Amino acid sequence: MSQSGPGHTGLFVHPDATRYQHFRAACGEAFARLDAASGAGGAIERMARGHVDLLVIDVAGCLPGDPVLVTGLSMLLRTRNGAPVLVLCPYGHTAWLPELMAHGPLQYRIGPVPDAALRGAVDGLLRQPANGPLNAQQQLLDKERELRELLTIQRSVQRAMAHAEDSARLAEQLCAALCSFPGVRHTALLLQRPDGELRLLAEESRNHLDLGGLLGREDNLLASPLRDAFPPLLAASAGELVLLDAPAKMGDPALALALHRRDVQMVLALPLRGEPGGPLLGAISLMFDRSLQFTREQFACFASLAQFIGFALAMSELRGRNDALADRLTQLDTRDPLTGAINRRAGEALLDSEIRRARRYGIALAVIAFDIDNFRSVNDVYGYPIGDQALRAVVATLQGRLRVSDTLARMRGEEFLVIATHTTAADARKLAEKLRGAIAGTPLPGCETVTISLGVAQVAPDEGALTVIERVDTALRRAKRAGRNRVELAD
Ligand SMILES: Nc1nc2c(ncn2[C@@H]2O[C@H](COP(=O)(O)OP(=O)(O)OP(=O)(O)O)[C@@H](O)[C@H]2O)c(=O)[nH]1
Repeated sequence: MSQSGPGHTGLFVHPDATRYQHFRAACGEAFARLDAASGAGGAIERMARGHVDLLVIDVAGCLPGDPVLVTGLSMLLRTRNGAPVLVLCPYGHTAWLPELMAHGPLQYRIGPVPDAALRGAVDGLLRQPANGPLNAQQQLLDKERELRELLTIQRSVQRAMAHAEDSARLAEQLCAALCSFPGVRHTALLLQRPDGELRLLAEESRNHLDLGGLLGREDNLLASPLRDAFPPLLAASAGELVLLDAPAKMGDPALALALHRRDVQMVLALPLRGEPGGPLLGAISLMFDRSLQFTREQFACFASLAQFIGFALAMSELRGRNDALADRLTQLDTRDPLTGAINRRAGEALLDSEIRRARRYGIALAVIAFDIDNFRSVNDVYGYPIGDQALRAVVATLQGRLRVSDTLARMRGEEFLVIATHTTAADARKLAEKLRGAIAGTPLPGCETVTISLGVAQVAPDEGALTVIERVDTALRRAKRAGRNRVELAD
């Protein structure tokens, strides 16, 4: 039986007469008169003819964003003459809700709506005038609390954005920040890779829900069988807001049960874009332990947070790629492409700075110059490609024998310099012997073993890079003259 009492007039708007029949069968008793209109135009005309106590707009089967429908329904909402509005919106097309709310307050139910729940919603809205609205003071207090909550979440998200070094950390902090909204028990950020694959970037769980586990994967999420059922996957693929107010409405009993077990009653998912109208970047998911009726301000706040988050993630990705590029450019600028050793310019700059450091802290610094013996004959006998391989092998062998604080630079051709920090002449000589022995004992790919000759010097207290390099070069030439495959200490 209707609790609304007789005398109420309702107007149901949907092009399909069977939808009206269904609504009438479920809720007809609540009204003394229930009219139907097949579109916004007819509904506006009907409202102009006489008072309506409840306007029910059913958008089942209507694509969100259809410009003709949007214009018509927005006009209807603006000319409602004070009548409360109930929007019936199917799960999967919930992008209608913020769109319609922009034109005036309304209540909504997400379909499929069981008859009893539909009747309850209708009765509730019809009862409002009879019982009187909550007193004005209570309404103000509720609004104030709602705005305070929105302000708090905005601030937490801003804070998260201000203190993140990379996309992964940013995503983690954003998920934690979004969890601070009342009723939110789980948040997740899904992001598309440059190749278009959607992956789970971060999640924050206050209900032990493991989204990766639930979906059975963390990568390539759009290949999940839940792609057309689960709100964040729908939001990421359709690029629209998706609101689910009861897990059963997804049409996947196993998924619904899994969410129920984690106390999830409502899921809001928002698409992410790097810029308004730009390509889709992914989605944010918020799971609530309660079913709420969102207001226009709440939808607007979440939409603007999604916009900020999309922008921040796009910026962070760009920054990451920029840093990688800068690293690569620095490498190209400072590395010898054949051997991977630092090049002459970087070697000389490093020697300059190490000399300054050694002088400032009074620590020993040594340099070793070495050159491959008779390398010309390797090229002549085996060819340049094998000569190149030999150069790479010599550098790799020596790099493996140096401390991390020592640096190997290719100065020209087959001449190299080792900068050995915290090293005296005596220690550098031992090191040079070790390097000489290592090369003499290492077979090379495609050619015979080679040897190296080395000159060693400790940097004198007032000595600059140029003179110490001259001294080790002189010692190296002496080693060559003395028969090669040997170490000479500089004067
Ligand atoms: N394959 C290859 N050879 C190089 C490269 N840079 C220099 N060389 C060769 O290294 C050889 C150096 O020859 P020389 O300066 O005569 O010295 P050497 O034959 O090693 O004789 P000593 O230094 O006196 O023992 C030349 O044949 C250069 O062409 C390189 O990048 N790749």
